[in-house]
Amino acid sequence: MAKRNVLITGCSSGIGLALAVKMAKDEQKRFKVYATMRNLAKKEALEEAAGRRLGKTLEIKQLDVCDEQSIKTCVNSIPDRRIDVLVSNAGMGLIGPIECQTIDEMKTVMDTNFFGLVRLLKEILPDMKRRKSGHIVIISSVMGIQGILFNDVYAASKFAVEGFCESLAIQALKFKLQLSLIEPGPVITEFERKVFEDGMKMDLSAADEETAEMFTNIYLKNYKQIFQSLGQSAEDVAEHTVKIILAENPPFRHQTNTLYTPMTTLKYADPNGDLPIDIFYKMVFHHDKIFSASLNFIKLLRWRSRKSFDLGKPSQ
Ligand SMILES: NC(=O)C1=CN([C@@H]2O[C@H](COP(=O)(O)OP(=O)(O)OC[C@H]3O[C@@H](n4cnc5c(N)ncnc54)[C@H](OP(=O)(O)O)[C@@H]3O)[C@@H](O)[C@H]2O)C=CC1
Ligand SMILES: CC1=C(/C=C/C(C)=C/C=C/C(C)=C/C=O)C(C)(C)CCC1
Repeated sequence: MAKRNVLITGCSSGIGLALAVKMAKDEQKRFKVYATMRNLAKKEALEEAAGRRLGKTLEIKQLDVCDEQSIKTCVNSIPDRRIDVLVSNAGMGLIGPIECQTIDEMKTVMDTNFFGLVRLLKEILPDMKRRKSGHIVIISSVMGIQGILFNDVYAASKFAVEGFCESLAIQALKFKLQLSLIEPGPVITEFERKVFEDGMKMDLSAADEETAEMFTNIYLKNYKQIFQSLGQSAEDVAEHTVKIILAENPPFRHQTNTLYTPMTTLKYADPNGDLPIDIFYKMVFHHDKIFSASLNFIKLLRWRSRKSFDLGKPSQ
């Protein structure tokens, strides 16, 4: 069977890098991966991880999702412009009180996370429609279905992605195209590091004292702990994504983190929408100690199960 051409955006680190490498190393050699990044000066980590697959099942190309010409040049460089699987992964985070963020910073998030996807599809969708085949896979987020304290603009960008895709999926079906949203919870990548560092450096002088205190002493204080107890690895998310790409009937939505699903389920449990807001409020402001203790407990359980798994592994 012919290899499927896969184009992935944002492969300099994190989920994009892990997915590109995993697909390029597929034992059955089912994929030819075009791993793209906006800044080729950052290609070393991917080159190293790809090893001998580089130049064979994996090629690295420049692509900036905020630059239409760069998308066009990249797609034109692929034989017959044939992309069987598009993975829209490039993205960025933004946390903090909106009083302390500029409209330009917010626009960059929307431009990358939402218009980045739109630009890709304007270039790639017409070819897929003509061929009546293709799978569009979008790395969305649990924040594409549920907002989180101090993630207002990031959540808005992922909600935009989800609304856009829900509309497009109906048309896609007519052209026999598949569309899947991957919704990870916290993932330990550069994203987490950058967002935390920017949050720590943030000038909070434009916010009132209570808001600044909430951001620093509640959100930032718990941030690392949340990632340590609930966080997945990029490889884990890549594994979920490959399963969706290989599925005969891929679902429209797929959450990758079972530890996080109790949170997102609240959304569907109350049509008024009050339940998740109420529960998040109570978790943050009334039961913060219980919340923190539960996170520690989850961390301990995961550490223990990983340890026994490691002990059970045959020695190399
Ligand atoms: N980490 C998390 O907790 C979660 C992440 N996600 C989503 O996963 C996706 C990948 O993030 P993750 O791997 O975690 O983070 P990383 O920061 O490790 O990776 C993000 C990638 O996107 C690239 N990127 C940013 N802007 C552009 C652009 N304009 N054009 C092309 N590439 C760009 C980055 O490139 P560069 O190195 O040049 O900045 C980098 O390669 C994002 O869409 C994110 O929203 C979803 C749920 C949770
Ligand atoms: C679980 C939880 C919280 C934090 C969740 C976080 C921080 C999720 C991060 C998700 C990411 C980074 C997704 C990326 O797309 C709160 C609001 C502190 C309290 C209520 C329960």
